[in-house]
Amino acid sequence: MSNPPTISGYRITRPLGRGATARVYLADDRQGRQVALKVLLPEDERQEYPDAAGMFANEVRMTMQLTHDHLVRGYGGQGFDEGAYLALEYFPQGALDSLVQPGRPLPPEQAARILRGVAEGLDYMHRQGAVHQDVKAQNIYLDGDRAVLADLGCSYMMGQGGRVGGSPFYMAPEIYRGEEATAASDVYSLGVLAYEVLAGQRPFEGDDYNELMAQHLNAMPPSLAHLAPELPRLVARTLQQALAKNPDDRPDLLEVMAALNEWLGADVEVGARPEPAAPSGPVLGRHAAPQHEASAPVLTEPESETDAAPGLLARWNPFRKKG
Ligand SMILES: Nc1ncnc2c1ncn2[C@@H]1O[C@H](COP(=O)(O)OP(=O)(O)OP(=O)(O)O)[C@@H](O)[C@H]1O
Repeated sequence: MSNPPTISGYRITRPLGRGATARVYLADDRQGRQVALKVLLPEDERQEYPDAAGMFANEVRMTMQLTHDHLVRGYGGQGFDEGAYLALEYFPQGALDSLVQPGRPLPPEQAARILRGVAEGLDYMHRQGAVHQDVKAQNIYLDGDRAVLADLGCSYMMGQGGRVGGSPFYMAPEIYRGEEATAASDVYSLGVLAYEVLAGQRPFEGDDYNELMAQHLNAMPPSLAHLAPELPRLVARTLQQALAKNPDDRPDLLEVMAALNEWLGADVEVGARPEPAAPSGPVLGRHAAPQHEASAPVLTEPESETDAAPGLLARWNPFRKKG
């Protein structure tokens, strides 16, 4: 391991990976817990994402502010300066993208449990007034049957505004248009994920950003009931409806969870939605003014093969043939 960073209170054991904004290490903390320690990339490695430091600071703030069984747990961190880091719950099983293969859907009930877990994590975020903006298989970690939504680098509190962004395979039409993200935009991304895990294919494919944009803006998704005939009709209909072009036509997460619960049997009571809570704790760090005017979304993935750093393309488009 070449020159691991020194972060006070953590003993680094080995590298786990690298993302757009950070290197991630397996480490032990002072309590003897194994953690995934994310450390902001040094400045000379951040050319691909000029605002990597801002995204990382945002990830630290949002992760430490939000606590739920289906959201990645932050144990500690600091978002600023070159020593910025975030200590996270470690998932030895890894992320869902390692299980999702084209043409090989997951066993339906396992897939449905994963979707329900992600829906619960998202529902909690939305009730806190936040949007995630980057729901995708790569950002969902598995702990046995528990699915945990991670990577809050793109998330923000809706009332306070933030950057519109996401990953092209999962982005809702309104995000492609540069409009503000809402809870319904996350529901759309959950719908894309549903096709991946239940049907073994994405609703829309494309080899570059423009092709994908055209699909998400204009094309009708294939019938989920047809692709996965074993699904109860209500589940197939609700999840396909999550891909409605108009955000108002999408189901809300209570409807998604109710459909999944009817199939799986409810582990959790889905009750009336409480009023969104005010954001807890002080707001730290930068917040852009709310964006009401159309602007280009911030992508968490490179836009094309030419832009991709080695190794990133395969993760951006795991359905694409490698090599
Ligand atoms: N909590 C965790 N538990 C286990 N492994 C992790 C954890 N967090 C990150 N990793 C590993 O580190 C890698 C980099 O993670 P990171 O969140 O920085 O980026 P990413 O989600 O893979 O990509 P991007 O930054 O482009 O969204 C992951 O691919 C994964 O292998």
